[in-house]
Amino acid sequence: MAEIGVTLVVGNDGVAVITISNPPVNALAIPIIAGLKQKFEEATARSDVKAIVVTGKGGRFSGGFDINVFERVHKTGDISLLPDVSVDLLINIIEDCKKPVVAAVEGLALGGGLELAMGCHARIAAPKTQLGQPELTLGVIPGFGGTQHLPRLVGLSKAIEMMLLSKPIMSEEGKKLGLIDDIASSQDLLTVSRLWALEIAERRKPWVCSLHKTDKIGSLSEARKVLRTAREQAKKTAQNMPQHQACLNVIEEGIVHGGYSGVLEEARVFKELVLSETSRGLVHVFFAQRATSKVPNVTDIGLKPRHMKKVAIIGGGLMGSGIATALILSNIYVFLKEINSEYLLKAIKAVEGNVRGLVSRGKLTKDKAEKALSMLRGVLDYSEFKDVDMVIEAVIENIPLKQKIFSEIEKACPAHCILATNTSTIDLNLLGEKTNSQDRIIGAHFFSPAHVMPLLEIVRTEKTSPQAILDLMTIGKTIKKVPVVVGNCTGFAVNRTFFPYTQGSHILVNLGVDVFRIDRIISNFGFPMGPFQLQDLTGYGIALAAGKEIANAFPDRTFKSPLVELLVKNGRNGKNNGKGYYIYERGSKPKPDPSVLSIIEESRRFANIMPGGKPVSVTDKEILEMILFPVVNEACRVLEEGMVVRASDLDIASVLGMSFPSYRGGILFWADVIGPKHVFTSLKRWSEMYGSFFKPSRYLEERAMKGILLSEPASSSLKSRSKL
Ligand SMILES: C[C@H](O)CC(=O)SCCNC(=O)CCNC(=O)[C@H](O)C(C)(C)COP(=O)(O)OP(=O)(O)OC[C@H]1O[C@@H](n2cnc3c(N)ncnc32)[C@H](O)[C@@H]1OP(=O)(O)O
Repeated sequence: MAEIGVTLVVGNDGVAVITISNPPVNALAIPIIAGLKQKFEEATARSDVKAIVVTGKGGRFSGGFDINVFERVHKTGDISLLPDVSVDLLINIIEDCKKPVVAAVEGLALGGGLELAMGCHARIAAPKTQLGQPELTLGVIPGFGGTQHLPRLVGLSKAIEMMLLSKPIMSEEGKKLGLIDDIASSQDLLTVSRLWALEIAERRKPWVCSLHKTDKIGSLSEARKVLRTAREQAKKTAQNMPQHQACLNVIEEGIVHGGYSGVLEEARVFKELVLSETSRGLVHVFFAQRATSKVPNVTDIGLKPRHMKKVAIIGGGLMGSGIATALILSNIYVFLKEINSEYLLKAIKAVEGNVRGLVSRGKLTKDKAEKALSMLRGVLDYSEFKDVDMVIEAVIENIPLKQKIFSEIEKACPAHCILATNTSTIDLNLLGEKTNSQDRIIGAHFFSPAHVMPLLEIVRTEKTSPQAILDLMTIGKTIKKVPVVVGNCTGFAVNRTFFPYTQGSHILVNLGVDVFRIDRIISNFGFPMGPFQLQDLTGYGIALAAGKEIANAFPDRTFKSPLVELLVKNGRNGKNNGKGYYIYERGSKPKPDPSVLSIIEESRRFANIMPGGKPVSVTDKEILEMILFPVVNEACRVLEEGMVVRASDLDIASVLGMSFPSYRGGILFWADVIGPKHVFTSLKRWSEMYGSFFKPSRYLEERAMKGILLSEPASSSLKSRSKL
């Protein structure tokens, strides 16, 4: 077991080195903060200590304050669990220390980690060290003085950018900005830092207390202008979240009344924000995302992931080319197979377009783009498949075609090769039926565009081997996806959970509610767009095909909306042909198209579900709930059937796969905040009024009646039928 604590070693040079040890990221847990305080006091008091260096063990300075403490505050509501670090440790003990303190920073200094370093009198960093204040992604603001120190070290605009966008910088940029005093190689880091500390003690280097610096702030009127622009920007990019405006207010307090006053205000606001719904949701998402990498009987049985060097992709359409892009961007060789040279050329062009698009948006350098494209080879047969480590089939959703491909790749690929499919609807057992390799067959369900969307749904059957799952999880992480392992059912976990989202919105429209009102309500809730604009974007073909699959699998809760077919019949294909619910014109935002209303009227006549033939009268809140509660209901079924390892996996799937607002914690977390009882009684009422689509599931009913949260793991009295 690695040692957890803080050590102090005094060298012959009179420098005390204080080292934080709390693997894997040296989080500033409560005992670590207490340890730092004690060791600093000891070093200050010792007569043989001339100067102090603070560092982190294991090549990482610190990943910041221990986020587990936020979780404990959320559970208990006890704000006194938060220690006073900004004044007590960072100002009184470190910044006001009679001996100079230098931070020797390596790997990462994030959140409270960077704040600890900024409280020191100088900072020496190893190359490529990440420096950042990501607290806003956890629904809070920096709480150890960062809102005051950072603007004074890097300037107001840059500090605002780093905090509001939670965007870290590298030590090289930090040196240019003045955040870092010098860069030293990993081997020399401590030597350089010790010398630097001694030179400060001897007054040969400046002894800087950054809280008192004013040179980078500019005049009050300049600062106010920068803050005003930032506030306007945050209003657009961070709707429904309080921490962005709060952060700017606290920065302003320090500019107007001085750094110390700013630190006190920061501490007050920090404590308020820790208790906010936003922080509860975002902290939940932080841990939920990390929990997805823990899959019982896969990641806890001593298996080692195998190295995946070469991957073959069959089918270079939208999905195949997107997956190929994601792989080559992470230095994995890809053989992209198509059925003829015309399609192959088109597929390669699509990959090139994806990669070059990243360059033109400044997300990738030209060199890296060329390197990535050199990892791609187009092929027309299976001859190169003899030494690939994984195949991902990404052809159209046609069962006999896919079955034929699986029989062929079973023969063409080596025995260890993983045979994956990107199907979003077809039963995996059916696909592998004609092979003897069911243990290697697995779903690799990417979301479109595959090189952008972060979720990878890994679908396992009862026969898929743990090694294949682990290997796909590993490759998923290599290509910067978040893999969520799920069971094999119609729609798998994500599409299955979210099909009622589209259905619910169609029921509402056919009940007489305005499409654009629905889209507005859903966007205001925090989705990037409403369900109808989303349908315009994804295309109606997919909606029709997926709708049929779902209707076959779950006839009791499918609403057959006439609307999509009517749109297609009227020459509308959504964004594809510039005409859907909205009008799409180059260079301008989509505009609601009034001429779609007559088609909607026709749909309402066909559907004939308006009570008494009159549009229903519903509040905005009811509209939101009539769309999202059926999703919660289906998530309950997915949970009960054991299709996911844990409830929070569905939260991550909803956030990363469906763009459910992360600050609401994901679909089940949100439902638990509202309360299962309210979800249940609402669904029950609507099922009596509007039919079985809304009928509450057994799982939801049971939990609502017993007062148990939906996300609580099944106990012996409420057994889930886990398939995972
Ligand atoms: C008062 C202050 O201003 C407030 C704060 O400091 S709030 C904290 C600010 N810091 C952050 O937001 C950083 C959060 N951490 C990260 O972004 C990433 O973990 C990282 C970049 C540090 C490392 O990433 P990576 O190497 O991929 O490892 P990752 O899987 O994320 O984390 C490894 C483990 O460390 C844990 N961890 C990471 N940062 C942590 C933190 N600050 N507190 C507690 N645990 C943390 C993770 O939960 C995970 O635990 P697990 O193995 O049990 O699941």
